[in-house]
Amino acid sequence: MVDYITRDGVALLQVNNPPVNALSHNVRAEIKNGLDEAGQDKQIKAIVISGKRSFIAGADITEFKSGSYSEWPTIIDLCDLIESSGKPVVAAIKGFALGGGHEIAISCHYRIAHEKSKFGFPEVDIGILPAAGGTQRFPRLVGLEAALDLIPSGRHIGAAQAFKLGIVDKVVRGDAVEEAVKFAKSIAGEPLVDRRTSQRPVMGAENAVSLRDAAVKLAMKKKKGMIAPIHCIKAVMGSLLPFEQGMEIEASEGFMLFTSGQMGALQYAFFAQRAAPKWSLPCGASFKTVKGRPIRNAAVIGAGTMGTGIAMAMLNAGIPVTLVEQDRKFLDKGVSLLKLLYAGSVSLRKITQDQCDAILSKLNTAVGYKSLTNVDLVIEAVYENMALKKQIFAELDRICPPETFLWTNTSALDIDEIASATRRPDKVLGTHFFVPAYHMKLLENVRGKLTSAETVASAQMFGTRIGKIPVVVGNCHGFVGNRMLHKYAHESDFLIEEGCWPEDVDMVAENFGLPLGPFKVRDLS
Ligand SMILES: CCCCCCCCCCCCC/C=C/C(=O)SCCNC(=O)CCNC(=O)[C@H](O)C(C)(C)COP(=O)(O)OP(=O)(O)OC[C@H]1O[C@@H](n2cnc3c(N)ncnc32)[C@H](O)[C@@H]1OP(=O)(O)O
Repeated sequence: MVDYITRDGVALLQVNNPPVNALSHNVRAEIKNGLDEAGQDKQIKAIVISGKRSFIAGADITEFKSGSYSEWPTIIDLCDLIESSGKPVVAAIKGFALGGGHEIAISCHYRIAHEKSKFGFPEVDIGILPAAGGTQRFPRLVGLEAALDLIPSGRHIGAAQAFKLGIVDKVVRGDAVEEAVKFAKSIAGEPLVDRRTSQRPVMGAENAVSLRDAAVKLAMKKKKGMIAPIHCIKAVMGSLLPFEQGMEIEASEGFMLFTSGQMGALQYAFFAQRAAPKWSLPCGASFKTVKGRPIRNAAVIGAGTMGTGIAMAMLNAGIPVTLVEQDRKFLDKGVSLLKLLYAGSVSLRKITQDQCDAILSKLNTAVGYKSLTNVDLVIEAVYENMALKKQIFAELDRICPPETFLWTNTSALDIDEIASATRRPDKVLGTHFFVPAYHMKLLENVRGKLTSAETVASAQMFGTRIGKIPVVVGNCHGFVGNRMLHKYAHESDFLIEEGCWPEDVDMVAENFGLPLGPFKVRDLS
Protein backbone atom coordinates (compact mmCIF):
# COMPACT_ATOMS: atom_id res chain seq x y z
CA MET A 1 0.00 0.00 0.00
CA VAL A 2 3.04 2.24 0.35
CA ASP A 3 5.94 1.62 -2.03
CA TYR A 4 9.40 2.34 -0.63
CA ILE A 5 11.75 3.37 -3.42
CA THR A 6 15.27 4.72 -3.01
CA ARG A 7 16.72 7.19 -5.50
CA ASP A 8 20.25 8.44 -5.10
CA GLY A 9 20.07 9.23 -1.37
CA VAL A 10 16.33 10.02 -1.35
CA ALA A 11 13.65 7.66 0.01
CA LEU A 12 10.39 7.94 -1.90
CA LEU A 13 7.31 6.78 0.01
CA GLN A 14 4.57 6.40 -2.57
CA VAL A 15 1.07 5.72 -1.27
CA ASN A 16 -0.81 3.27 -3.46
CA ASN A 17 -4.25 2.68 -2.01
CA PRO A 18 -6.80 3.11 -4.82
CA PRO A 19 -9.18 4.68 -5.52
CA VAL A 20 -8.23 7.86 -3.59
CA ASN A 21 -5.25 6.90 -1.40
CA ALA A 22 -7.26 7.17 1.82
CA LEU A 23 -5.17 6.82 4.97
CA SER A 24 -6.49 3.43 6.09
CA HIS A 25 -4.80 1.77 9.04
CA ASN A 26 -2.46 -0.35 6.87
CA VAL A 27 -1.41 2.72 4.91
CA ARG A 28 -0.61 4.61 8.08
CA ALA A 29 1.40 1.68 9.42
CA GLU A 30 3.37 1.40 6.17
CA ILE A 31 4.08 5.14 6.04
CA LYS A 32 5.41 4.87 9.58
CA ASN A 33 7.58 1.87 8.62
CA GLY A 34 8.91 3.81 5.64
CA LEU A 35 9.75 6.82 7.78
CA ASP A 36 11.54 4.58 10.29
CA GLU A 37 13.49 2.79 7.57
CA ALA A 38 14.51 6.06 5.91
CA GLY A 39 15.44 7.55 9.29
CA GLN A 40 17.73 4.63 10.11
CA ASP A 41 19.40 4.30 6.69
CA LYS A 42 22.58 6.38 6.69
CA GLN A 43 22.56 6.51 2.87
CA ILE A 44 19.22 8.33 2.90
CA LYS A 45 19.54 12.10 3.19
CA ALA A 46 15.97 13.18 2.47
CA ILE A 47 12.45 11.73 2.15
CA VAL A 48 9.69 12.41 -0.38
CA ILE A 49 6.05 11.46 0.33
CA SER A 50 3.79 11.14 -2.68
CA GLY A 51 0.86 9.19 -3.99
CA LYS A 52 0.54 7.05 -7.09
CA ARG A 53 -1.93 8.81 -9.46
CA SER A 54 -2.99 11.32 -6.78
CA PHE A 55 -1.66 12.44 -3.37
CA ILE A 56 -3.93 11.56 -0.41
CA ALA A 57 -7.66 12.34 -0.15
CA GLY A 58 -7.72 12.12 3.65
CA ALA A 59 -8.59 9.68 6.38
CA ASP A 60 -10.46 6.52 5.39
CA ILE A 61 -13.99 7.67 6.17
CA THR A 62 -15.20 4.09 6.78
CA GLU A 63 -12.87 3.98 9.80
CA PHE A 64 -14.84 6.64 11.67
CA LYS A 65 -17.65 4.11 12.02
CA SER A 66 -15.45 1.08 12.66
CA GLY A 67 -13.29 3.02 15.13
CA SER A 68 -9.95 2.06 13.54
CA TYR A 69 -9.13 5.71 12.76
CA SER A 70 -7.89 5.91 16.36
CA GLU A 71 -5.61 2.86 16.12
CA TRP A 72 -1.88 3.47 16.34
CA PRO A 73 -0.32 4.99 14.35
CA THR A 74 -3.02 7.64 13.93
CA ILE A 75 -2.75 10.48 11.45
CA ILE A 76 -1.76 12.66 14.43
CA ASP A 77 1.18 10.30 15.10
CA LEU A 78 2.24 10.41 11.44
CA CYS A 79 2.11 14.22 11.27
CA ASP A 80 4.23 14.48 14.42
CA LEU A 81 6.74 11.90 13.14
CA ILE A 82 7.06 13.66 9.79
CA GLU A 83 7.46 17.12 11.26
CA SER A 84 10.02 16.02 13.84
CA SER A 85 12.07 14.00 11.33
CA GLY A 86 15.76 14.89 11.39
CA LYS A 87 15.90 14.40 7.63
CA PRO A 88 13.96 16.78 5.39
CA VAL A 89 10.56 15.50 4.25
CA VAL A 90 9.11 16.88 1.01
CA ALA A 91 5.50 16.34 -0.09
CA ALA A 92 5.12 15.77 -3.85
CA ILE A 93 1.51 16.63 -4.57
CA LYS A 94 -0.53 15.85 -7.65
CA GLY A 95 -4.30 15.38 -7.67
CA PHE A 96 -5.89 15.82 -4.26
CA ALA A 97 -4.38 16.75 -0.90
CA LEU A 98 -7.52 16.72 1.21
CA GLY A 99 -8.29 16.40 4.91
CA GLY A 100 -5.76 14.12 6.59
CA GLY A 101 -3.78 14.16 3.31
CA HIS A 102 -3.53 17.92 3.55
CA GLU A 103 -2.52 17.58 7.21
CA ILE A 104 0.28 15.19 6.21
CA ALA A 105 1.38 17.66 3.51
CA ILE A 106 1.56 20.63 5.90
CA SER A 107 3.52 18.54 8.40
CA CYS A 108 6.19 17.98 5.73
CA HIS A 109 9.02 20.50 5.65
CA TYR A 110 8.45 21.44 2.00
CA ARG A 111 5.65 21.02 -0.54
CA ILE A 112 6.02 20.78 -4.32
CA ALA A 113 2.69 20.74 -6.17
CA HIS A 114 1.56 20.05 -9.70
CA GLU A 115 -0.31 23.01 -11.18
CA LYS A 116 -3.56 21.04 -11.35
CA SER A 117 -3.48 19.79 -7.75
CA LYS A 118 -6.24 20.63 -5.29
CA PHE A 119 -6.08 21.39 -1.57
CA GLY A 120 -8.80 21.51 1.06
CA PHE A 121 -10.19 20.46 4.41
CA PRO A 122 -13.55 18.86 3.53
CA GLU A 123 -13.91 17.35 7.03
CA VAL A 124 -16.56 19.92 7.93
CA ASP A 125 -18.89 18.42 5.31
CA ILE A 126 -18.68 14.99 6.90
CA GLY A 127 -19.35 16.42 10.35
CA ILE A 128 -15.83 16.54 11.80
CA LEU A 129 -12.77 18.80 11.87
CA PRO A 130 -9.14 18.41 10.76
CA ALA A 131 -8.27 16.61 13.97
CA ALA A 132 -4.69 15.59 13.18
CA GLY A 133 -3.29 19.00 14.00
CA GLY A 134 -4.75 20.66 10.91
CA THR A 135 -6.54 23.34 12.91
CA GLN A 136 -3.22 24.16 14.60
CA ARG A 137 -0.66 23.85 11.82
CA PHE A 138 -2.73 25.42 9.04
CA PRO A 139 -3.17 28.86 10.71
CA ARG A 140 0.56 28.82 11.41
CA LEU A 141 1.21 28.30 7.71
CA VAL A 142 -1.34 30.63 6.10
CA GLY A 143 -2.45 32.99 8.88
CA LEU A 144 -5.63 33.16 10.91
CA GLU A 145 -7.80 34.79 8.24
CA ALA A 146 -7.19 32.17 5.54
CA ALA A 147 -7.51 29.33 8.06
CA LEU A 148 -10.85 30.71 9.28
CA ASP A 149 -11.95 30.86 5.66
CA LEU A 150 -10.82 27.45 4.42
CA ILE A 151 -11.32 25.11 7.39
CA PRO A 152 -14.98 25.94 8.28
CA SER A 153 -16.00 26.21 4.62
CA GLY A 154 -14.34 22.98 3.43
CA ARG A 155 -13.66 24.76 0.13
CA HIS A 156 -11.08 23.26 -2.25
CA ILE A 157 -8.47 25.55 -3.77
CA GLY A 158 -6.10 25.08 -6.69
CA ALA A 159 -2.29 25.04 -6.69
CA ALA A 160 -1.95 28.70 -7.74
CA GLN A 161 -3.95 29.92 -4.75
CA ALA A 162 -2.19 27.43 -2.47
CA PHE A 163 1.11 28.97 -3.58
CA LYS A 164 -0.15 32.51 -2.93
CA LEU A 165 -1.25 31.52 0.57
CA GLY A 166 2.10 29.88 1.33
CA ILE A 167 0.78 26.32 1.48
CA VAL A 168 3.10 25.16 -1.28
CA ASP A 169 6.67 26.18 -1.93
CA LYS A 170 6.76 25.50 -5.66
CA VAL A 171 4.19 24.81 -8.38
CA VAL A 172 5.36 22.67 -11.28
CA ARG A 173 3.98 21.75 -14.69
CA GLY A 174 5.90 18.53 -15.09
CA ASP A 175 6.16 15.46 -12.86
CA ALA A 176 5.79 16.67 -9.25
CA VAL A 177 7.50 13.54 -7.91
CA GLU A 178 10.59 13.95 -10.08
CA GLU A 179 10.78 17.64 -9.17
CA ALA A 180 10.38 16.84 -5.48
CA VAL A 181 13.13 14.20 -5.57
CA LYS A 182 15.46 16.70 -7.26
CA PHE A 183 14.49 19.39 -4.77
CA ALA A 184 14.92 17.02 -1.79
CA LYS A 185 18.49 16.26 -2.89
CA SER A 186 19.24 19.96 -3.17
CA ILE A 187 18.15 20.81 0.39
CA ALA A 188 19.46 17.69 2.15
CA GLY A 189 21.48 18.67 5.19
CA GLU A 190 20.02 22.18 5.48
CA PRO A 191 18.64 23.20 8.91
CA LEU A 192 14.95 22.45 9.38
CA VAL A 193 14.19 24.59 12.37
CA ASP A 194 12.10 27.20 10.53
CA ARG A 195 10.46 24.51 8.38
CA ARG A 196 8.52 22.90 11.22
CA THR A 197 5.05 24.34 10.85
CA SER A 198 4.02 23.81 14.47
CA GLN A 199 6.88 26.07 15.59
CA ARG A 200 5.71 29.09 13.60
CA PRO A 201 3.70 32.03 14.97
CA VAL A 202 0.14 32.65 13.72
CA MET A 203 -0.15 35.69 11.44
CA GLY A 204 -3.22 37.90 11.90
CA ALA A 205 -3.59 37.20 15.61
CA GLU A 206 -4.08 40.93 16.30
CA ASN A 207 -7.46 40.82 14.50
CA ALA A 208 -8.50 37.55 16.10
CA VAL A 209 -11.85 38.67 17.55
CA SER A 210 -13.17 40.36 14.43
CA LEU A 211 -11.95 37.50 12.22
CA ARG A 212 -13.61 34.95 14.48
CA ASP A 213 -16.91 36.88 14.58
CA ALA A 214 -16.95 37.22 10.80
CA ALA A 215 -16.21 33.49 10.41
CA VAL A 216 -19.05 32.55 12.79
CA LYS A 217 -21.48 34.82 10.95
CA LEU A 218 -20.53 33.34 7.59
CA ALA A 219 -20.66 29.76 8.84
CA MET A 220 -24.14 30.29 10.28
CA LYS A 221 -25.29 31.66 6.93
CA LYS A 222 -23.57 29.18 4.63
CA LYS A 223 -23.75 25.97 6.68
CA LYS A 224 -27.07 26.41 8.45
CA GLY A 225 -27.90 23.77 10.99
CA MET A 226 -24.44 22.20 10.89
CA ILE A 227 -22.50 21.99 14.12
CA ALA A 228 -19.04 21.19 12.73
CA PRO A 229 -18.19 24.69 11.37
CA ILE A 230 -18.45 26.30 14.81
CA HIS A 231 -16.25 23.60 16.37
CA CYS A 232 -13.78 24.12 13.52
CA ILE A 233 -13.66 27.84 14.30
CA LYS A 234 -13.18 27.23 18.04
CA ALA A 235 -10.34 24.80 17.30
CA VAL A 236 -8.66 27.23 14.89
CA MET A 237 -8.88 29.97 17.54
CA GLY A 238 -6.99 27.57 19.81
CA SER A 239 -3.99 28.04 17.52
CA LEU A 240 -3.38 31.39 19.23
CA LEU A 241 -2.18 29.39 22.24
CA PRO A 242 1.07 27.42 22.31
CA PHE A 243 0.91 24.42 19.94
CA GLU A 244 0.42 21.70 22.58
CA GLN A 245 -2.43 23.61 24.25
CA GLY A 246 -3.99 24.24 20.86
CA MET A 247 -3.84 20.50 20.14
CA GLU A 248 -5.78 19.87 23.35
CA ILE A 249 -8.47 22.31 22.22
CA GLU A 250 -8.59 20.63 18.82
CA ALA A 251 -9.02 17.24 20.55
CA SER A 252 -11.83 18.43 22.82
CA GLU A 253 -13.69 20.19 19.97
CA GLY A 254 -13.09 17.09 17.84
CA PHE A 255 -14.40 14.79 20.55
CA MET A 256 -17.79 16.56 20.51
CA LEU A 257 -18.03 16.02 16.76
CA PHE A 258 -16.70 12.46 16.67
CA THR A 259 -19.48 11.48 19.08
CA SER A 260 -22.26 13.46 17.33
CA GLY A 261 -25.24 12.17 15.40
CA GLN A 262 -24.50 14.69 12.65
CA MET A 263 -21.16 13.02 11.94
CA GLY A 264 -22.88 9.66 11.45
CA ALA A 265 -25.61 11.16 9.26
CA LEU A 266 -23.25 13.17 7.04
CA GLN A 267 -20.91 10.22 6.54
CA TYR A 268 -23.87 7.98 5.72
CA ALA A 269 -24.90 10.59 3.13
CA PHE A 270 -21.33 10.70 1.71
CA PHE A 271 -21.40 6.99 0.87
CA ALA A 272 -25.11 6.92 -0.07
CA GLN A 273 -24.55 9.64 -2.68
CA ARG A 274 -21.82 7.55 -4.26
CA ALA A 275 -23.81 4.32 -4.05
CA ALA A 276 -27.01 5.71 -5.63
CA PRO A 277 -25.79 6.01 -9.24
CA LYS A 278 -24.67 2.36 -9.15
CA TRP A 279 -28.00 0.81 -10.01
CA SER A 280 -28.96 -2.82 -10.30
CA LEU A 281 -32.24 -4.42 -11.30
CA PRO A 282 -33.95 -7.48 -9.82
CA CYS A 283 -33.00 -9.38 -13.01
CA GLY A 284 -29.34 -8.78 -12.12
CA ALA A 285 -28.62 -6.12 -14.78
CA SER A 286 -26.23 -3.37 -13.72
CA PHE A 287 -23.44 -1.28 -15.22
CA LYS A 288 -21.34 -4.46 -15.08
CA THR A 289 -23.56 -6.14 -17.66
CA VAL A 290 -25.33 -3.32 -19.54
CA LYS A 291 -23.86 -0.29 -21.26
CA GLY A 292 -25.81 2.94 -21.45
CA ARG A 293 -26.06 5.01 -24.62
CA PRO A 294 -24.48 8.47 -24.38
CA ILE A 295 -26.82 11.36 -25.12
CA ARG A 296 -25.41 13.53 -27.91
CA ASN A 297 -28.37 15.89 -28.21
CA ALA A 298 -31.79 16.27 -26.66
CA ALA A 299 -35.11 18.07 -26.74
CA VAL A 300 -37.24 19.30 -23.88
CA ILE A 301 -40.99 19.61 -24.35
CA GLY A 302 -42.43 22.50 -22.34
CA ALA A 303 -40.73 25.81 -21.56
CA GLY A 304 -42.21 26.29 -18.10
CA THR A 305 -40.20 26.30 -14.85
CA MET A 306 -39.36 22.59 -15.02
CA GLY A 307 -38.67 22.47 -18.76
CA THR A 308 -36.32 25.46 -18.75
CA GLY A 309 -34.59 24.16 -15.62
CA ILE A 310 -34.02 20.75 -17.21
CA ALA A 311 -32.79 22.38 -20.42
CA MET A 312 -30.32 24.44 -18.36
CA ALA A 313 -29.04 21.35 -16.54
CA MET A 314 -28.25 19.78 -19.92
CA LEU A 315 -26.81 22.95 -21.46
CA ASN A 316 -24.53 23.35 -18.43
CA ALA A 317 -23.14 19.89 -19.21
CA GLY A 318 -22.55 20.85 -22.85
CA ILE A 319 -25.47 18.85 -24.30
CA PRO A 320 -27.17 20.65 -27.24
CA VAL A 321 -30.85 21.15 -26.41
CA THR A 322 -33.93 22.05 -28.44
CA LEU A 323 -36.58 23.67 -26.26
CA VAL A 324 -40.04 22.97 -27.67
CA GLU A 325 -43.43 24.59 -27.08
CA GLN A 326 -46.72 24.50 -28.91
CA ASP A 327 -47.06 28.25 -28.79
CA ARG A 328 -44.40 30.86 -29.73
CA LYS A 329 -45.50 33.15 -26.88
CA PHE A 330 -44.78 30.49 -24.19
CA LEU A 331 -41.53 29.55 -25.88
CA ASP A 332 -40.29 33.16 -25.88
CA LYS A 333 -41.25 33.54 -22.23
CA GLY A 334 -39.29 30.40 -21.30
CA VAL A 335 -36.23 31.45 -23.28
CA SER A 336 -36.29 34.92 -21.68
CA LEU A 337 -36.39 33.31 -18.22
CA LEU A 338 -33.51 31.02 -19.13
CA LYS A 339 -31.42 33.92 -20.49
CA LEU A 340 -32.20 35.97 -17.40
CA LEU A 341 -30.91 33.18 -15.15
CA TYR A 342 -27.68 32.92 -17.15
CA ALA A 343 -27.27 36.72 -17.09
CA GLY A 344 -27.65 36.50 -13.30
CA SER A 345 -24.85 33.89 -13.18
CA VAL A 346 -22.63 36.23 -15.22
CA SER A 347 -23.32 39.19 -12.94
CA LEU A 348 -22.63 37.01 -9.88
CA ARG A 349 -19.37 35.97 -11.64
CA LYS A 350 -20.30 32.30 -11.48
CA ILE A 351 -19.59 32.12 -15.23
CA THR A 352 -17.97 34.53 -17.67
CA GLN A 353 -19.83 36.20 -20.55
CA ASP A 354 -17.87 33.98 -22.96
CA GLN A 355 -18.96 30.84 -21.11
CA CYS A 356 -22.54 32.13 -21.11
CA ASP A 357 -22.38 32.72 -24.89
CA ALA A 358 -20.92 29.23 -25.44
CA ILE A 359 -23.71 27.65 -23.38
CA LEU A 360 -26.46 29.57 -25.17
CA SER A 361 -24.99 28.70 -28.57
CA LYS A 362 -26.11 25.10 -27.88
CA LEU A 363 -29.74 26.13 -27.34
CA ASN A 364 -32.25 25.74 -30.18
CA THR A 365 -35.96 26.39 -30.07
CA ALA A 366 -38.90 24.96 -31.96
CA VAL A 367 -42.65 25.36 -32.08
CA GLY A 368 -44.20 21.90 -32.47
CA TYR A 369 -42.49 18.52 -32.65
CA LYS A 370 -41.82 18.23 -36.38
CA SER A 371 -38.12 19.03 -36.13
CA LEU A 372 -37.43 16.23 -33.63
CA THR A 373 -36.30 13.73 -36.23
CA ASN A 374 -32.70 13.48 -35.10
CA VAL A 375 -32.50 13.54 -31.31
CA ASP A 376 -31.15 10.91 -28.92
CA LEU A 377 -33.49 11.93 -26.12
CA VAL A 378 -36.71 13.84 -25.56
CA ILE A 379 -37.71 14.83 -22.03
CA GLU A 380 -41.32 15.90 -21.80
CA ALA A 381 -41.92 18.44 -19.03
CA VAL A 382 -45.46 19.71 -19.45
CA TYR A 383 -47.87 20.00 -16.51
CA GLU A 384 -49.17 16.90 -14.74
CA ASN A 385 -52.06 15.77 -16.94
CA MET A 386 -52.17 12.13 -17.99
CA ALA A 387 -54.28 12.69 -21.11
CA LEU A 388 -52.01 15.46 -22.36
CA LYS A 389 -48.85 13.46 -21.66
CA LYS A 390 -50.23 10.41 -23.48
CA GLN A 391 -51.15 12.54 -26.46
CA ILE A 392 -47.64 14.04 -26.57
CA PHE A 393 -45.97 10.63 -26.25
CA ALA A 394 -48.08 9.18 -29.06
CA GLU A 395 -47.07 12.07 -31.30
CA LEU A 396 -43.37 11.90 -30.32
CA ASP A 397 -43.44 8.15 -31.01
CA ARG A 398 -44.60 8.87 -34.56
CA ILE A 399 -42.02 11.60 -35.26
CA CYS A 400 -38.82 10.60 -33.42
CA PRO A 401 -36.50 7.83 -34.71
CA PRO A 402 -37.24 4.43 -33.11
CA GLU A 403 -34.05 4.51 -31.01
CA THR A 404 -34.84 7.90 -29.41
CA PHE A 405 -35.44 7.70 -25.67
CA LEU A 406 -38.73 9.27 -24.59
CA TRP A 407 -38.64 10.31 -20.95
CA THR A 408 -41.27 12.10 -18.92
CA ASN A 409 -40.66 14.54 -16.12
CA THR A 410 -43.37 13.69 -13.65
CA SER A 411 -43.54 13.73 -9.89
CA ALA A 412 -46.42 11.30 -9.56
CA LEU A 413 -47.96 9.95 -12.75
CA ASP A 414 -47.90 6.30 -13.80
CA ILE A 415 -44.98 5.69 -16.18
CA ASP A 416 -46.53 2.48 -17.55
CA GLU A 417 -49.68 4.29 -18.62
CA ILE A 418 -47.64 7.01 -20.36
CA ALA A 419 -45.48 4.33 -22.03
CA SER A 420 -48.61 2.56 -23.30
CA ALA A 421 -49.19 5.46 -25.70
CA THR A 422 -46.03 4.46 -27.61
CA ARG A 423 -44.67 1.47 -29.53
CA ARG A 424 -41.41 1.72 -27.57
CA PRO A 425 -42.31 1.29 -23.89
CA ASP A 426 -38.78 -0.09 -23.34
CA LYS A 427 -37.38 3.40 -24.06
CA VAL A 428 -39.84 5.24 -21.82
CA LEU A 429 -38.74 6.22 -18.33
CA GLY A 430 -39.66 8.85 -15.75
CA THR A 431 -37.16 11.54 -14.86
CA HIS A 432 -38.23 13.26 -11.70
CA PHE A 433 -36.21 16.45 -11.39
CA PHE A 434 -36.64 18.71 -8.35
CA VAL A 435 -37.08 22.49 -8.51
CA PRO A 436 -34.96 24.36 -9.46
CA ALA A 437 -33.95 21.60 -11.87
CA TYR A 438 -30.71 23.31 -12.91
CA HIS A 439 -29.57 23.33 -9.28
CA MET A 440 -31.05 20.46 -7.26
CA LYS A 441 -28.83 17.38 -7.20
CA LEU A 442 -31.40 14.61 -6.86
CA LEU A 443 -32.77 12.95 -9.97
CA GLU A 444 -35.19 10.06 -9.60
CA ASN A 445 -35.09 7.79 -12.66
CA VAL A 446 -38.38 5.96 -12.59
CA ARG A 447 -38.39 2.52 -14.15
CA GLY A 448 -41.64 1.28 -15.66
CA LYS A 449 -42.61 -2.38 -16.09
CA LEU A 450 -41.26 -2.49 -19.65
CA THR A 451 -38.36 -0.02 -19.35
CA SER A 452 -35.23 -1.78 -20.64
CA ALA A 453 -32.00 -2.15 -18.72
CA GLU A 454 -30.27 -0.18 -21.50
CA THR A 455 -32.67 2.74 -20.92
CA VAL A 456 -32.02 2.63 -17.17
CA ALA A 457 -28.25 2.51 -17.74
CA SER A 458 -28.48 5.45 -20.16
CA ALA A 459 -30.57 7.49 -17.72
CA GLN A 460 -28.13 6.83 -14.88
CA MET A 461 -25.16 7.80 -17.08
CA PHE A 462 -27.05 10.87 -18.26
CA GLY A 463 -27.86 11.90 -14.67
CA THR A 464 -24.22 11.72 -13.62
CA ARG A 465 -23.15 13.60 -16.74
CA ILE A 466 -25.46 16.53 -15.96
CA GLY A 467 -24.11 16.70 -12.41
CA LYS A 468 -27.03 15.04 -10.63
CA ILE A 469 -27.15 12.18 -8.16
CA PRO A 470 -29.35 9.80 -10.14
CA VAL A 471 -31.20 7.07 -8.29
CA VAL A 472 -33.35 4.36 -9.84
CA VAL A 473 -36.78 4.10 -8.24
CA GLY A 474 -39.88 2.01 -8.87
CA ASN A 475 -43.08 3.23 -10.48
CA CYS A 476 -45.50 3.99 -7.67
CA HIS A 477 -47.49 7.00 -6.58
CA GLY A 478 -45.06 9.77 -5.53
CA PHE A 479 -42.04 7.51 -6.21
CA VAL A 480 -39.63 7.80 -3.27
CA GLY A 481 -38.82 11.51 -2.83
CA ASN A 482 -42.40 12.74 -2.79
CA ARG A 483 -43.60 9.94 -0.54
CA MET A 484 -41.05 11.22 1.97
CA LEU A 485 -41.94 14.86 1.37
CA HIS A 486 -45.64 14.11 1.74
CA LYS A 487 -45.43 13.85 5.54
CA TYR A 488 -43.30 16.96 5.73
CA ALA A 489 -45.78 18.93 3.59
CA HIS A 490 -48.71 17.71 5.71
CA GLU A 491 -47.07 18.76 8.95
CA SER A 492 -46.26 22.17 7.44
CA ASP A 493 -49.92 22.59 6.46
CA PHE A 494 -51.09 21.58 9.93
CA LEU A 495 -48.89 24.31 11.40
CA ILE A 496 -50.67 26.88 9.23
CA GLU A 497 -54.03 25.53 10.35
CA GLU A 498 -52.82 25.91 13.92
CA GLY A 499 -52.08 29.60 13.36
CA CYS A 500 -48.44 29.85 12.16
CA TRP A 501 -47.51 31.99 9.18
CA PRO A 502 -45.90 30.30 6.17
CA GLU A 503 -42.80 32.49 6.55
CA ASP A 504 -42.39 31.30 10.16
CA VAL A 505 -42.55 27.66 9.09
CA ASP A 506 -40.03 28.36 6.33
CA MET A 507 -37.73 30.14 8.78
CA VAL A 508 -37.66 27.17 11.17
CA ALA A 509 -36.99 24.73 8.31
CA GLU A 510 -34.22 26.96 6.94
CA ASN A 511 -32.60 27.41 10.35
CA PHE A 512 -32.61 23.64 10.64
CA GLY A 513 -30.46 23.58 7.50
CA LEU A 514 -32.79 23.23 4.52
CA PRO A 515 -31.91 25.67 1.73
CA LEU A 516 -35.58 26.67 1.26
CA GLY A 517 -38.59 26.25 3.52
CA PRO A 518 -41.57 24.13 2.32
CA PHE A 519 -43.74 27.09 1.30
CA LYS A 520 -40.99 28.80 -0.68
CA VAL A 521 -40.46 25.51 -2.52
CA ARG A 522 -44.17 25.36 -3.35
CA ASP A 523 -44.02 28.94 -4.65
CA LEU A 524 -41.34 27.79 -7.10
CA SER A 525 -43.36 24.85 -8.44
C1 LIG B 1 -11.75 12.93 19.22
C2 LIG B 1 -11.49 11.53 19.61
C3 LIG B 1 -10.23 11.17 19.02
C4 LIG B 1 -9.49 9.98 19.50
C5 LIG B 1 -8.10 9.98 18.93
C6 LIG B 1 -8.12 9.89 17.48
C7 LIG B 1 -6.97 10.44 16.81
C8 LIG B 1 -7.10 10.32 15.34
C9 LIG B 1 -7.61 11.56 14.72
C10 LIG B 1 -7.77 11.36 13.27
C11 LIG B 1 -8.17 12.64 12.69
C12 LIG B 1 -8.43 12.51 11.27
C13 LIG B 1 -8.58 13.85 10.65
C14 LIG B 1 -8.77 13.72 9.20
C15 LIG B 1 -9.98 13.53 8.72
C16 LIG B 1 -10.18 13.31 7.28
O1 LIG B 1 -9.28 13.32 6.48
S1 LIG B 1 -11.77 13.03 6.82
C17 LIG B 1 -11.67 12.80 5.08
C18 LIG B 1 -11.44 14.07 4.34
N1 LIG B 1 -11.49 13.85 2.93
C19 LIG B 1 -12.62 13.86 2.24
O2 LIG B 1 -13.68 14.13 2.75
C20 LIG B 1 -12.49 13.55 0.77
C21 LIG B 1 -13.61 12.70 0.33
N2 LIG B 1 -13.49 12.31 -1.05
C22 LIG B 1 -13.80 13.14 -2.07
O3 LIG B 1 -14.14 14.28 -1.90
C23 LIG B 1 -13.74 12.55 -3.45
O4 LIG B 1 -13.76 11.17 -3.35
C24 LIG B 1 -12.49 12.99 -4.26
C25 LIG B 1 -11.22 12.68 -3.53
C26 LIG B 1 -12.58 14.48 -4.57
C27 LIG B 1 -12.47 12.19 -5.60
O5 LIG B 1 -13.72 12.37 -6.24
P1 LIG B 1 -14.18 11.35 -7.40
O6 LIG B 1 -13.07 11.12 -8.33
O7 LIG B 1 -15.47 11.90 -7.92
O8 LIG B 1 -14.40 9.98 -6.68
P2 LIG B 1 -15.58 9.53 -5.69
O9 LIG B 1 -16.64 8.88 -6.50
O10 LIG B 1 -15.98 10.61 -4.79
O11 LIG B 1 -14.82 8.43 -4.80
C28 LIG B 1 -14.33 7.23 -5.40
C29 LIG B 1 -14.45 6.14 -4.38
O12 LIG B 1 -13.61 6.44 -3.26
C30 LIG B 1 -14.36 6.43 -2.05
N3 LIG B 1 -13.77 7.45 -1.18
C31 LIG B 1 -13.49 8.70 -1.51
N4 LIG B 1 -12.91 9.34 -0.49
C32 LIG B 1 -12.82 8.45 0.53
C33 LIG B 1 -12.30 8.52 1.86
N5 LIG B 1 -11.70 9.61 2.32
N6 LIG B 1 -12.40 7.42 2.60
C34 LIG B 1 -12.96 6.27 2.14
N7 LIG B 1 -13.47 6.15 0.87
C35 LIG B 1 -13.39 7.24 0.09
C36 LIG B 1 -15.78 6.75 -2.49
O13 LIG B 1 -16.69 6.31 -1.55
C37 LIG B 1 -15.86 6.00 -3.80
O14 LIG B 1 -16.03 4.65 -3.48
P3 LIG B 1 -16.88 3.71 -4.44
O15 LIG B 1 -18.23 4.38 -4.54
O16 LIG B 1 -16.94 2.41 -3.74
O17 LIG B 1 -16.18 3.68 -5.75
